[in-house]
Amino acid sequence: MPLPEDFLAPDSLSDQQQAAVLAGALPYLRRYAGDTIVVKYGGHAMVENSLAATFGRDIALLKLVGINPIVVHGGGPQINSMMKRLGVESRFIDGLRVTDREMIDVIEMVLSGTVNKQVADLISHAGALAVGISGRDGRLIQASRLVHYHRTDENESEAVDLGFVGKPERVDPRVLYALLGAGLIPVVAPLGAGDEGEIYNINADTAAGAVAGAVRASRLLMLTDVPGVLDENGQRIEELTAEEARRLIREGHITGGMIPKVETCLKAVQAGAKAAVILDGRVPHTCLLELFTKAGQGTLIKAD
Ligand SMILES: Nc1ncnc2c1ncn2[C@@H]1O[C@H](COP(=O)(O)OP(=O)(O)O)[C@@H](O)[C@H]1O
Ligand SMILES: CC(=O)N[C@@H](CCC(=O)OP(=O)(O)O)C(=O)O
Repeated sequence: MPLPEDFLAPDSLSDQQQAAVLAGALPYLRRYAGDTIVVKYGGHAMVENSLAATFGRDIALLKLVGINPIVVHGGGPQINSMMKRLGVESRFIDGLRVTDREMIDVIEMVLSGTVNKQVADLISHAGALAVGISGRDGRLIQASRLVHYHRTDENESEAVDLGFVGKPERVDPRVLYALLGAGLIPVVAPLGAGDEGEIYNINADTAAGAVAGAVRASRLLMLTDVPGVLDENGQRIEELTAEEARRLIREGHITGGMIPKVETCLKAVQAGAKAAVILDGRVPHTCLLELFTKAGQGTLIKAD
């Protein structure tokens, strides 16, 4: 089958240059051959069509060069727009959506029904077969109700009820290994299965971290909308230790959604992932740049 026009190398590269680029990737291809890489793909990153198509191709490429990618996706903006259409107001506490029983059905429909299939399609369209599942399938992510502590001031915090927001308790990776073993790319919606049959809405960063730890991923790539973790001067930190991360949070240089993101990375490396990287999903080919070039991207977080 001929390749579509937009799959071909850009005209700006001569054939010689194109061959040199491929040859230059050899040491990195050897380093990651056979490894598992978990990629968290956020809802904001999906909105821009050309970036989304590039993402799908990059994941397909990873598979075709012998790496095992697992994608865990979000879908916050997509849930928001469906809630708006239904006239339901969303409320967030510390970046987590307060989720009641009626909302969980809508959330499952959007995450598992719509977004999950779209992400799997992006990859399959690029020539590697992806299969969409949710964290409920094969009891991949077993969850309990999250007890969230919201900070009221510098020294105090109070427990708040977020409804059906889940905390991953156990990850059973057998369904992932079955798909990987069959040469497929698992695409996971961030839902959890409760012990009593309840469905939990899990923050996608948290779900990706739990999966990365359980499969002992060689990298957890967290795509977001900043170049990485920024220090007190707004400069990207190339490598962050757990100690340094805790200091930056304590001193208020890491705030908002970046706090749970960094904490998730720390947990994933403690649980068995080799390293986590927070990188800019707005940069085209950000995953390839991180894995296959010398400079790397984003902020690398390793176990102590
Ligand atoms: N030190 C920091 N470095 C980088 N980003 C930070 C930092 N502190 C807070 N942030 C904020 O964290 C945001 C990323 O978190 P979030 O919005 O939850 O990402 P996503 O929607 O991609 O999961 C950034 O857009 C930025 O505004
Ligand atoms: C509990 C909780 O907040 N869950 C998220 C799940 C989706 C998500 O995390 O999507 P992004 O990665 O696109 O933000 C939500 O309901 O929005």
